Amino acid sequence: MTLMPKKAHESLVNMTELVLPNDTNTFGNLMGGRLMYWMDIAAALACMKHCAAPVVTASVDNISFENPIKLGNVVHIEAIVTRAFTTSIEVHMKVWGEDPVLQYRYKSNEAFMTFVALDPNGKSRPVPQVIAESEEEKKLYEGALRRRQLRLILGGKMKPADANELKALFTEATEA
Ligand SMILES: CCCCCCCCCCCCCCCC(=O)SCCNC(=O)CCNC(=O)[C@H](O)C(C)(C)COP(=O)(O)OP(=O)(O)OC[C@H]1O[C@@H](n2cnc3c(N)ncnc32)[C@H](O)[C@@H]1OP(=O)(O)O
Repeated sequence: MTLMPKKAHESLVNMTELVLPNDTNTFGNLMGGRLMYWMDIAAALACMKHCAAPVVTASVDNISFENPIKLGNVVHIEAIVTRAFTTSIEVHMKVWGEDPVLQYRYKSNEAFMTFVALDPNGKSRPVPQVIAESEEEKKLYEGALRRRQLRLILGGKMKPADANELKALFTEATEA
């Protein structure tokens, strides 16, 4: 079966949440775990828009929290599929906080997650390829192969010796 490639922007998901007391730590800031939970859902929804199948989270790349999001502020999560491989899909997320009274936005974090599409028997199934159109989508698409190799090495699923894209990156850097 041949799957029709799909445009990256067709997967775009914008999620909005309000930070309530039960979402915060004792400093009145949004808990990192609660944010990751929302990010997981937003990213899974972007993947499902792309592949029209249930997905599971395979891995989460490193997340650093640049700015805390305050109680009573709004959380905006933008999730978009960057590239699909055989059965797995990489998603990029940008997260902002917003003060709804003073009406300004501030960047909270960015992250990549990888999901695997499942068939009705719970086995991984092929996914459509991604068509990257904008400059940003193309940049994310091109970097996806290197990020995939790095996370597979860290997850013990790939030998460093087989990571050709990563090796090429270091060769370019030393030649420059
Ligand atoms: C009842 C019906 C309802 C229907 C309605 C649906 C509603 C649906 C709502 C969903 C909305 C909520 C979304 C929350 C989603 C979760 O939170 S799910 C819960 C947390 N995640 C899990 O429990 C997953 C547990 N892990 C697994 O099941 C398996 O390890 C995996 C991820 C399926 C991979 O299995 P595997 O046997 O290692 O598979 P393998 O064939 O070797 O590799 C398959 C792909 O996984 C990739 N992969 C494997 N490990 C990694 C890794 N560490 N990093 C990156 N990629 C990896 C491989 O590279 C490969 O990719 P491709 O080369 O094919 O593109």
